[in-house]
Amino acid sequence: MKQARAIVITGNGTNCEREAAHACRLGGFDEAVIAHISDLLTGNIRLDDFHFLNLTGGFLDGDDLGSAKAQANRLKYARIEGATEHLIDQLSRFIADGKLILGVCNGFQLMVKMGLLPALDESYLEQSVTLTFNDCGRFQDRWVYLKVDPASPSLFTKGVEKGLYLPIRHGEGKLLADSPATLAAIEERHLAVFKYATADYAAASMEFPLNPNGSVHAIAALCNDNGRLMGMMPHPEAFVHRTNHPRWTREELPEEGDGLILFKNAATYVKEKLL
Ligand SMILES: NC(=O)CC[C@H](N)C(=O)O
Repeated sequence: MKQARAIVITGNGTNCEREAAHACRLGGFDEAVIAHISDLLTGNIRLDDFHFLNLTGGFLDGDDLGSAKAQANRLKYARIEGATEHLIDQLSRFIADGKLILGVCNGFQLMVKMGLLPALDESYLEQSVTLTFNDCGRFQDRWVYLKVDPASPSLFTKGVEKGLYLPIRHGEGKLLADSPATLAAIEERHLAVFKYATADYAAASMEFPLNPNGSVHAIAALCNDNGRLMGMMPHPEAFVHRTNHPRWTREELPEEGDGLILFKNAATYVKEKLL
């Protein structure tokens, strides 16, 4: 039987790999492998053997040079030991094969710094936006309301009605674009999947703390044009069951946490389209 296989990359400072792997399994993946980056660089583990790549949260390289910057260079330029191939060749093939990537927090920072998102020209290697220091100048650890764009091409958000309530924990979550044209293209193509919003999900918000970092246009997540690549600052893997919710003992909540739907949609897509 063919298996839906997810991989979660760890090492150099990630800290959400177990939660991400758990969310993948709960969402319907047959297997979720936590792979140290060095196993990819020695060629022991190959991206080709998986359908869903998770770039997860943490403090890659201690946020030195700016969050995820060093890892972005590592992934772009590192050669696989004893092979003629670079890791980026495997990653490019992964994308070309129509497979899925989800970057969360440090993983989202990594995706934008590599150029994987928003990938307006589909080169996947030209950086056009960044995630930088929160306007408040401090690390933020709180829950936020995320209004979904129902017109976004993201395959991860199918069935999300108004939005999601999820935790954030970051110091560098303010999204900035390199030009007004980039920002306009993101809006025109509906690539801003989620925006920080009011508690009823009715309107995007620039007000702190609803918008915890001052992101332009309140952008909290981006996808690419075909919707198979997505990155977001909030942590969907941290709310997959009602007991993850801060008020679960005081409120009547559904069994399933808001973040699980993203992993369920990924698993469904893989099973329907990639197996
Ligand atoms: N939780 C995270 O992934 C944090 C990302 C990064 N270290 C930051 O502080 O912005």
